[in-house]
Amino acid sequence: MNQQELEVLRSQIDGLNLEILRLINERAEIVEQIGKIKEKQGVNRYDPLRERHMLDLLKEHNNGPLNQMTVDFIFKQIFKTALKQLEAEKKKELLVSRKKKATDTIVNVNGELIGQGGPSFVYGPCAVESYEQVEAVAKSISEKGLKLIRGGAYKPRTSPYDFQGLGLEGLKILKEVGQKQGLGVVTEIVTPRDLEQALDYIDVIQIGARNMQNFELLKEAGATNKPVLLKRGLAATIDEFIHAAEYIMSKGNENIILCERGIRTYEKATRNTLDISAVPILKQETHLPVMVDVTHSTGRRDLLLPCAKAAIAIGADGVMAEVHPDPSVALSDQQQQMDIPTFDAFHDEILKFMKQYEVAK
Ligand SMILES: O=C(O)C(=O)C[C@]1(C(=O)O)C=C[C@@H](O)C=C1
Repeated sequence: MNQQELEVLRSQIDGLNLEILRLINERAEIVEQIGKIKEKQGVNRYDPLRERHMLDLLKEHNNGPLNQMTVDFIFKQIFKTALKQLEAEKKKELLVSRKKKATDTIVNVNGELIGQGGPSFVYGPCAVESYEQVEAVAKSISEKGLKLIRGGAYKPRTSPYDFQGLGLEGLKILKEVGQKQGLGVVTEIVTPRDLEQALDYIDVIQIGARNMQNFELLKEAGATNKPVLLKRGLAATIDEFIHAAEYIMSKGNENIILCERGIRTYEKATRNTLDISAVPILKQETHLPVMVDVTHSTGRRDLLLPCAKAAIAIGADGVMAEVHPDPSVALSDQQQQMDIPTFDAFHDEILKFMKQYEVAK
């Protein structure tokens, strides 16, 4: 075969490629129309029986030279691609999506603008245990010029026999200490039943990892006008996390802060595995501020500082960490809370790090 013949055949292939391209795009448009009809009917996009029927029809008409397995493979890819395209289109329509709103959402809590650039800090004890305990931590936070405190009044624990939190009493302590020290209160609410009452005491509703897909709670929080800090579920994909945030926003509440807190993997060196790449992915895919909880992701005091630095370096809008006046007698999370001198040194190091790398706040 000479060079001229080769060129002729290649130009035929170029022509066919363009024809195939035109046809698969035309096909994709029709699939999109079918998708819209199916959406109205509330039926699933994926239809294996229809796919079987189409493959059988192709088999009937396949005169080769491609064998049937190859034809099936190519067409299964075409079916899949069209469905994927529809999914991608749907994702762009999410209210939390960056494609829907290009500008960053800034959540104002007690004058702290979360997501405005530079990290915000949420420190405090794992659980509210007493007025004195919360006050000791709160003083140390406000001495640093910070504006937020966290603390759990309702504690979802692995064992029902572990300390379950002080409940309403805990919320009262948080509010009183918060007001005295000028701090906004971030606290977890675990059931829609407690939400309304809690609103009088708190500044941010935290929805914890175990409740990330508690859709009733998400909807209730979405129906309030309080900022919501939503933690990523223990085994949630980023896509599931984004959809959980969508539940909140779909009810009208746009003040959502996402929080990566580590996911469960086979790794045992840390309590969970900090999925640090989730931070830039969430920031690309959504317009919401993203924080990192270094305490629950690592479960190790010695890893709090390097992981907080990593969070800031990768562009997180905030860092969350636990502080207790005497961690060895804490009613929960003894291994991972910082005592106050350790907390002082930790925050100093963070500030030095931010200065060194010119991270403004
Ligand atoms: O015919 C449909 O119901 C479609 O949604 C279209 C289509 C296709 O690509 O042809 C898409 C996905 C389904 O699994 C089956 C068929």
